[in-house]
Amino acid sequence: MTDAERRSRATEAFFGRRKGKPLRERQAQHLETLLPVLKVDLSTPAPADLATLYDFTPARTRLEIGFGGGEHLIHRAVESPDTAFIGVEPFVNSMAKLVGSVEEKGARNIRLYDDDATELLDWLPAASLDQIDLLYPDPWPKRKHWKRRFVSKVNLDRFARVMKPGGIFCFASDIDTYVNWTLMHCGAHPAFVWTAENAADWLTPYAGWPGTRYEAKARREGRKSAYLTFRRL
Ligand SMILES: C[S@@+](CC[C@H](N)C(=O)[O-])C[C@H]1O[C@@H](n2cnc3c(N)ncnc32)[C@H](O)[C@@H]1O
Repeated sequence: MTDAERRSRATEAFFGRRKGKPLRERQAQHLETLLPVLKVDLSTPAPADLATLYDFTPARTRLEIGFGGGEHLIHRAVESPDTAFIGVEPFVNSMAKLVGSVEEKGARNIRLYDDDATELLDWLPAASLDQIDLLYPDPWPKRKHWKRRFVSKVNLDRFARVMKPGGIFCFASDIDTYVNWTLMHCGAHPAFVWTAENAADWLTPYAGWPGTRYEAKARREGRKSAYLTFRRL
């Protein structure tokens, strides 16, 4: 796919904001110097083995889609230095913040993509990921916008292709209709099974959960969250 095709598809599939306040000089510098080094290059074919994107041999590979402020991604990367992470975030200010954190923490195990996650998913080799995290995706609460939600049959097909059998898909949200929507879509998809064993499971945060900025906002506004885990069959 050419860059122009990719950009035009991205415009169709990505509905969020790409830019906020002007970047501080240091943030702009990070984007200019560090992002090109950490960015996954979709104009070249994906390597058969994603391990070649890193300068160590990863035990696991994990993708976080829409990392926002990046607090969760950087926390997990520091916590699990033997895991290879790919973080995707099209919002420039968030990407600048994360790149700064990568430098500050010296995390060698993060690669990044700064556009629509569907492009990266289509590029990745089949059965290459152990885990996908989709944490507080844009909720699109109005019914007429539900079709914009990241969870959809076509994106679950994408997940199914790139995930290893036995891999896990973690979905957190504070929006009841999105939680039900995701349960329904994953329930109807032949490649995924919900791992919950009892009613408390989906209300219990993931092990070692550091929270996210969006979750803190939801809590402040009085909304509870659900933490769903699905296994790739
Ligand atoms: C509600 S915010 C949540 C951010 C973060 N995960 C958190 O919990 O604080 C959703 C994020 O997903 C990003 N996003 C939306 N659509 C996306 C897409 N197609 N690919 C990658 N990221 C996307 C947005 O830019 C935004 O930063």
